[in-house]
Amino acid sequence: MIYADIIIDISSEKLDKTFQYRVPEELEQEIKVGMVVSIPFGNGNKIRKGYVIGLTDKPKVDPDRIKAISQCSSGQETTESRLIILAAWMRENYGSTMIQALKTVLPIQEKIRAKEKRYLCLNVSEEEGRKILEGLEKTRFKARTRLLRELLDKKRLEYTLAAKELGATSAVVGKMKEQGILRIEYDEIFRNSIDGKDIPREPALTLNREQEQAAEKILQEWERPEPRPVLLQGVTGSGKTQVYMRLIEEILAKGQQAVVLIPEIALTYQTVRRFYARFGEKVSVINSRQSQGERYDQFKRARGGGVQVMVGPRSALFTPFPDLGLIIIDEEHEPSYKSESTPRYHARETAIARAGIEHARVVLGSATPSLEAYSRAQSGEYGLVKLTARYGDRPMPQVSVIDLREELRGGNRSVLSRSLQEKMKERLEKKEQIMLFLNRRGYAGFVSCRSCGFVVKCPHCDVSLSEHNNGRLLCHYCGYETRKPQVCPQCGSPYIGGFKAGTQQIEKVVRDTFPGVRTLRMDFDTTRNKGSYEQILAAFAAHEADVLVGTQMIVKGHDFPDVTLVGVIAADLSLNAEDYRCGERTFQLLCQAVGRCGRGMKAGEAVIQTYHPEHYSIQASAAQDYQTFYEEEMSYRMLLDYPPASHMLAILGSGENEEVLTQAMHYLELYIYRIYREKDLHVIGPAYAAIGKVKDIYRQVIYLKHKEYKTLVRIKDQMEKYIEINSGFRKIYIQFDFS
Ligand SMILES: Nc1ncnc2c1ncn2[C@@H]1O[C@H](COP(=O)(O)OP(=O)(O)OP(=O)(O)O)[C@@H](O)[C@H]1O
Ligand SMILES: [Zn+2]
Ligand SMILES: [Zn+2]
Repeated sequence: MIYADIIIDISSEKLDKTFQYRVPEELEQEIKVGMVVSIPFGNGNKIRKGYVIGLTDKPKVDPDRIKAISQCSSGQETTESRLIILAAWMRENYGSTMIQALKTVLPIQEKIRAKEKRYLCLNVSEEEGRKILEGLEKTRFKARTRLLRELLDKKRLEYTLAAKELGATSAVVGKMKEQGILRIEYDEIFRNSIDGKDIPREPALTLNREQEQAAEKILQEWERPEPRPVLLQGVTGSGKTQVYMRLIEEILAKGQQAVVLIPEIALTYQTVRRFYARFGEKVSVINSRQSQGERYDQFKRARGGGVQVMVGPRSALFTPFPDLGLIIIDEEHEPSYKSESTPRYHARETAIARAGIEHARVVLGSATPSLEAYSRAQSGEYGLVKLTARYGDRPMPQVSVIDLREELRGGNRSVLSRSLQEKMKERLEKKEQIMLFLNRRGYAGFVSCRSCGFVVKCPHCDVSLSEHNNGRLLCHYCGYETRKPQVCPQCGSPYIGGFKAGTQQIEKVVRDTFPGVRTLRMDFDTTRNKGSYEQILAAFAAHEADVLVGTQMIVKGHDFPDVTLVGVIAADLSLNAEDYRCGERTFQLLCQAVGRCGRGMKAGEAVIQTYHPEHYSIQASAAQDYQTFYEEEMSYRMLLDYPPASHMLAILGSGENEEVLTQAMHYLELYIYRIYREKDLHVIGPAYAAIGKVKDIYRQVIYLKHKEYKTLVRIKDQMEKYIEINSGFRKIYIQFDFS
């Protein structure tokens, strides 16, 4: 006997409620997860629509009390049912409950009332209305008379206007409604997320030869019976966006829709502008700063056919388009495409899975592809299409690498090397623009004692506190704040201070070095408010500043044609992270940073300041040489069995009680050895996670490495069951993280 877990009407009910139904024998072959079924529901056994979210042979209650499914409407697949199938895929491949997966995929299930406009409408015939008006004119009901006269004239009035101008109070309206003279109508207004007023429409640009050929090759791939995802590797400034737009046009012409994923909020302003200029009202955007209502509106518009192109971060992947034709992932290598909460999905793989369900296509774009994507393109699993030159034959920037140790030896203690200062002076004289990039977040780093080395840490989290502008110390994980100590708590030395090289500090140095220079700063502190990203970017684009100083958020994808110099203040900061990806991250960030200059008519140059000028990530990014970097990095991953040479599953355990956690993780380790005895599985740990404590919760981790993803998924499945039935795991929380 097969039983189906069913949710009823996902748009209005809470997802947590599932009901079990019996699958009649004649439907056993047919039934699948995601399918729409008809079921008797409630006391009256009224037939309702439900979605199958899981199948099992174990009844949850007495089998005699389980009702049977009446009918399954196969063939009639809906957008929701396809998204439910996707949720089931995510549950299986990333490890989570079905509810968690559904909530990720169908994020808006509670009814959020769309904003409504109310109208007053005449509810009687004109003739009848005139008669009533005659009668009313003889009475002292002035407001009612006025309102009826206006209604006879205009037939439909906006409620708020009528209230203001005609004194139609709710008492007046209520009375006339009661008498049947008027009725109230509602119009849903979908809050458009783009204010397109001042965005001029632009016709399609003519693609250059290389762009044209790239688009052509991708379209040819789509002609194949089983089109592969295509990696579009185009150097910075090669015009990948133009190729995307060409492809989107193709999709729209077929009556289908497209999703464009972009990595950062900072980017939406520019990208949305570009897409809006090209496709107008067909484009919408979602982002994490919108209210739930705003996002609901955009999804609803998408479902109803009011939008054909959705631009947004990771979560835009789940836009409920009726006939999705294309998913584009721009800056495919960005870490923000990986979710930090369960299910810890990666947008790249999930996009490919969704595309498989919807028969849609996937295009991944990057100047510096992730090792995962590039190795798959090498093996032929993805198609590979390249743009090798910048648009308009603009040269790639000239890059110089400056050894910061030499600077110190030469007596220069400024954060700006002599060479960078000279180049800045030159550019400022020519009235060109400059970007200075600091590879870290916030104002300043940790505070430490120069006598004994003591580092001030958060008492609740295993991280150092950062010093902020107001002289207070802040924990970026839990928000804990405290005053900066005057003397070292460990040895009493007064030489305790911050590592002062934050964006604010750099901005100050720039102002001191070049009196009269106009600067803008973009970092964690200056972008907290809604709209602040846009303001800073728009101001810089409008030449309201000569120098833009900022963290990672300034280097991604932006296109400022008058920037001719980029300075990287300290390239190594990201090399020191404890993560096997730090070489790749550094290379990508530096290439992107260098790629910001010389995009317009004037050639650009970049200065990379570093303590490790010989490091291959720095060398390769200075040469803008992806291939050499890839080969070097790949050999390191193979040597140490890191992804993509191998697959990795991190099992993260967290809990308040350190002893209970340690014990549970130990049991998990033993269990893994019990269920998998082959030598080809590497087990590392359990050990404390890189950050061993957050908000007083301890965190430990076990890493598994294996060549086959499927093997790790199987082990994860068994562990899930083991954890569920063993009481030792009640007080700890286990998460799975695949990479
Ligand atoms: N066919 C074209 N006609 C006119 N201008 C173009 C064309 N293609 C690209 N450009 C211009 O060249 C510049 C770079 O293009 P775009 O920003 O799309 O590059 P990109 O490949 O996305 O670069 P990055 O990876 O650095 O973001 C833009 O200013 C764009 O308007
Ligand atoms: Zn000390
Ligand atoms: Zn903390």
